[in-house]
Amino acid sequence: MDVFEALLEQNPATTTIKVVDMHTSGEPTRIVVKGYPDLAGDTLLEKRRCAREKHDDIRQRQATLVYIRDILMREPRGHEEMYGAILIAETELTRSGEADIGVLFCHNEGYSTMCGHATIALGRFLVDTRDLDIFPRRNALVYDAEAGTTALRLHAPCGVIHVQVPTDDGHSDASRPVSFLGVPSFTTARNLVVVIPPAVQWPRFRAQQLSEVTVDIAYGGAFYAIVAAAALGFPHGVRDADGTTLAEFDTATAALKKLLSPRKALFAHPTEPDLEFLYGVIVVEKARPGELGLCFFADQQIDRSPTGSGVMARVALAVDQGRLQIGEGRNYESVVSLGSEGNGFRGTAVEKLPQGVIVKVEGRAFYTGASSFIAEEHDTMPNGFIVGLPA
Ligand SMILES: O=C(O)[C@H]1NCC[C@@H]1O
Repeated sequence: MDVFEALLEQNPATTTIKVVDMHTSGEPTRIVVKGYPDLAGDTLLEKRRCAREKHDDIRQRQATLVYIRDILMREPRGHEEMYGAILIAETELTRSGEADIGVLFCHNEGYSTMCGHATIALGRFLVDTRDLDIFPRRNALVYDAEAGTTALRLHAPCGVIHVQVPTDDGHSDASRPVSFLGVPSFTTARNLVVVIPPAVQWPRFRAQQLSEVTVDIAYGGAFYAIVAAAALGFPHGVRDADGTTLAEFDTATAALKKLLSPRKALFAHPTEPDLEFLYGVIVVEKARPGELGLCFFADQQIDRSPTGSGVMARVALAVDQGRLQIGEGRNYESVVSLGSEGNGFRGTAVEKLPQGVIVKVEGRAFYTGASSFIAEEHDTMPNGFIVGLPA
């Protein structure tokens, strides 16, 4: 019996959850491997709805699902910027043979519809795991000896993501990037002018006597507003943003998101109403060196990675703008990945379909640890908390 099991025997826990932690360009993915309860629903989106709806109960009634998500995402076991992946062994597409496994992504506010950085991390983990309780179809994955990669079809809420995982001797090879082909990505608005009412203007914007911001809206498994830093009143871009500037970017992007979110027509999805919402705002450098971006998503989390789904959206936008041709790729960086060789993502426009552009995203992920989390029976703060946010 290890020291942790011995402790548990003395102090019975209400909940025990096992996770594997990874990072992709610095952005964490906490992969829940044991202890997450079954979700009601036949389809992955129904299961996502189940997780979300219970969430609304939680603040009053402590529904189990959110209680568990809070344990993993919030302090003291997680932190405000934590990101989670909950594996769903059976979905309608695993049953039909179109996918190998399903996943729900979670963050500080709820459950997202697409996540590129977590897909890259999951690619490695799902090739490496041998636990068939976690991944029942693991042994059906197909290895391509010539390419040295294993193919994985991940059912995310936005659709099936085709992942290629570099593999060496049956294990993922951390020295080469994981790549994936996303769902069709498309633009819904270009050069949209948003008037910023004086009451919500941020100091730098007001100081320059600006009154409106031009944005593009694009979908890459989730909807993003893409805006140049200069348009928000930051002519020096995002690369040298210090704490004060980041706080002001936070205010600016939150204001923009609030103004845009009610405009439902901008977030129209051809088939799935559950995908119709503005997930994040990506502030990009005007001169676009290395396509640097700063992404605020969910409840203003800052993505440490260059945002895989955001890269899908930005590549689709660049194709529509004529800045990128099919077959061409670009490097994408975040303020964290910038400066370290090979730490960013690469996005390539692979194919143009009637539904949108198929984008290939490449990036690298690494294991950072594995943990068992518990909440003791007598824990006085079992739900966790985030300093500065309501409990
Ligand atoms: O890489 C991505 O697509 C994700 N990273 C955090 C926010 C997005 O979901």
